[in-house]
Amino acid sequence: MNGAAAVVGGRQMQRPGRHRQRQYSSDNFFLDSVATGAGGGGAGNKWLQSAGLHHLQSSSLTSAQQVEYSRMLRSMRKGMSGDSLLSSEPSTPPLSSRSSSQWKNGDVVSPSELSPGILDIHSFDTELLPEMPVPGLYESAAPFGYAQGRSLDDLEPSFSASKQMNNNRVVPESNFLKSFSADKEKSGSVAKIKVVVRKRPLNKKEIAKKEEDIITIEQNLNSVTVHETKLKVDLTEYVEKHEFVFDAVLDEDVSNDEVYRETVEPIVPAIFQRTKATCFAYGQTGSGKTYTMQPLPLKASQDILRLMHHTYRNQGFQLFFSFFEIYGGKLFDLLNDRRKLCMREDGKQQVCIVGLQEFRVSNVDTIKELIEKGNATRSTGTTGANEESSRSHAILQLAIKKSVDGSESKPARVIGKLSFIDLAGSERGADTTDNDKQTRIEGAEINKSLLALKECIRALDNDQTHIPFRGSKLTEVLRDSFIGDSRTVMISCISPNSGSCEHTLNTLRYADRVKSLSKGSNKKDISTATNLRESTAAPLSNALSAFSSPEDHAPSGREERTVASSYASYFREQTKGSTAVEDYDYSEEAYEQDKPSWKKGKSDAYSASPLEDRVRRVDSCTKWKNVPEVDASDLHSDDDLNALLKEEEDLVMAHRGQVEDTINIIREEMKLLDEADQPGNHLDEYVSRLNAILSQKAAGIIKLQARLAHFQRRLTEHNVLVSSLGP
Ligand SMILES: Nc1ncnc2c1ncn2[C@@H]1O[C@H](COP(=O)(O)OP(=O)(O)OP(=O)(O)O)[C@@H](O)[C@H]1O
Repeated sequence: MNGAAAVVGGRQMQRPGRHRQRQYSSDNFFLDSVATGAGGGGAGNKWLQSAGLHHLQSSSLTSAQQVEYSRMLRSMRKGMSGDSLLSSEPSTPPLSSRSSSQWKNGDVVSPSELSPGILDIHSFDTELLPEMPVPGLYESAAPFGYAQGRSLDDLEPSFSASKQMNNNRVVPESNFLKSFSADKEKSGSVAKIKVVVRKRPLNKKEIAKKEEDIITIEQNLNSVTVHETKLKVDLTEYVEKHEFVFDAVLDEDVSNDEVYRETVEPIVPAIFQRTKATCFAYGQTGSGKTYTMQPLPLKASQDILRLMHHTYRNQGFQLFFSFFEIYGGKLFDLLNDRRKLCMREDGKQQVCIVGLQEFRVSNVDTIKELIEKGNATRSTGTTGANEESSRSHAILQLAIKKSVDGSESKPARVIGKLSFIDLAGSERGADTTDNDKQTRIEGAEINKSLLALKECIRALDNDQTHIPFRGSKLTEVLRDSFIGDSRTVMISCISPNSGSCEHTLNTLRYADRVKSLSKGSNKKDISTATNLRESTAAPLSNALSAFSSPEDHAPSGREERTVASSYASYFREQTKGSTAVEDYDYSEEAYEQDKPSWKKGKSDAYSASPLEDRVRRVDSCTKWKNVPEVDASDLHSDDDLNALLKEEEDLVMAHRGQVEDTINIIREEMKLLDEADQPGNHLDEYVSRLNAILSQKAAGIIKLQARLAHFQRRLTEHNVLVSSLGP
């Protein structure tokens, strides 16, 4: 890390205003909508005034404040405009310039005879299969003689090719089967979500540019540290450290074999046990996703075939292979001349991919050829960081099937499945330097799917009954991987160079978010989620804090962005309409009627979101509960009236403070949203929720003021009466 301070994160410095290209008609959207929402015709300003918040009125904002609001609003709106790009019909992507591999129509490979053209990629049919314990499953390798040191390849000549391939493995071949008992234990205890980080080495270009390696990996601590060079206001440089802890971290020296052992190998046995497993790579372009993902299916296939041919010999298991990509929201079969595929839902809401070719495979060479063919057909383009950048999500699936009675005469049904997803570069959606429409369509879709994927993982780990898989094509296609007994392995690929610092941090934050969500956190409780995140990174941060600069103690953008994206995604799920201010009746009668619900803290209609939790906490800090119920008609003395008036004033003051706090929270939220602003985030829904909260607060203030006026009138009348009676 020597000299890290000499380099300023290039990209970060170059892209400070990347969102400034788009213009919006109303910069005063927020204030406008509050004004409209609060009763129209400037009522919003009125309530702000009455709440002592006249400084927030649009007319009274300083130009700097107006600029700030405008900026926030513009950035929120950008998310919405980004979505509109999706309405464009994506064209079939260009074929890769990669040379096509030798393609053999070998005897062994044939499109599934079982497939009637509509391939059900889901395993609803597995539910029909009786639980059939597989004799010998995970049994000790001893009966097969492995304990005597003979490898599988010694026993099975057809595996010679794979033997060759596996010579590189550090662990001897036979160990795979030797460890089945252990694997059984392992696969049962493999976490539902495992997050692994892999750092690639500096490439030639980066070395030539004398770029720093700003990533430190401590494999024994499972920690990764990003050393970000920043500038203080006086232009002196300092290095900010960002530490993250994951399930495993792999440095640049780690081989693909080791990556496999750390990620996929433990879950392979589980797919014979009705598990759906998904492994995906996430990271910016050129960070090594394809490099990492490409070898995994072949290695997994080798192990699956070994299990089928040995441990599960004569049990009727069959292995099926399919490979397709999602590009611009459309599906293309990578093994059938990029034939466009359709996704359909059947009556049982099971998703089928119409026309996808599935190949029954029984040896590693065939699988290798299929993988090469599919890879050669993928959509690629060139980015600054990668000449062959993936512009699509590629999904390779290995499905284990079996017929009910184990014979080949009956249709086979899916038992378990292993899906490998090579995601498109994570930064492409945000890259507004790419101005051509096609790239932006790609970017919007990619972003949408990455957000949706995170949502599904979160729901999956929380054992939620509703999995928001409809969020994108990617998650829809992977629907069955999110239900039932599932396992997810996420490999976050990061580039080590200083110029990628911003993207690397984003990748690690996404991974950290996925990881922190995987602790069963309560999505509705923002403080819980925040604590979990802190517990992920805090031990290291704390350990290092004694050495850190004062700037290190500033609130981390990581946390802010995470929280903001959590809100944004949360609100996407929350479709319950909130009460518009127009629905309010400001009369005293109405106030009296709904007063109890206000006092209850709006627990029913207003308990859902993290923001609302925070607002509610603000509510609970005020003295609602301590305000006594006083019936004005029972008042007999000046003291009573004055006491009542005082209480009413206190009530209004408390409420005013509450409204101010709420407004501050909302302003904070808007800043966070600015950070999380991405096309497809559905920020419009979020904004309308914020406005609805503001409107409700406004309505409350107006009602309280009406009540106060009422009591003031009564007090005046009382005083007149008292003075007319004389001494
Ligand atoms: N761990 C690694 N060791 C050595 N080389 C690597 C490693 N990871 C990646 N590379 C090299 O870096 C380059 C970019 O990798 P790769 O194509 O896998 O990136 P990517 O994340 O898939 O990018 P994109 O999203 O643009 O498709 C390739 O030339 C690859 O060989």
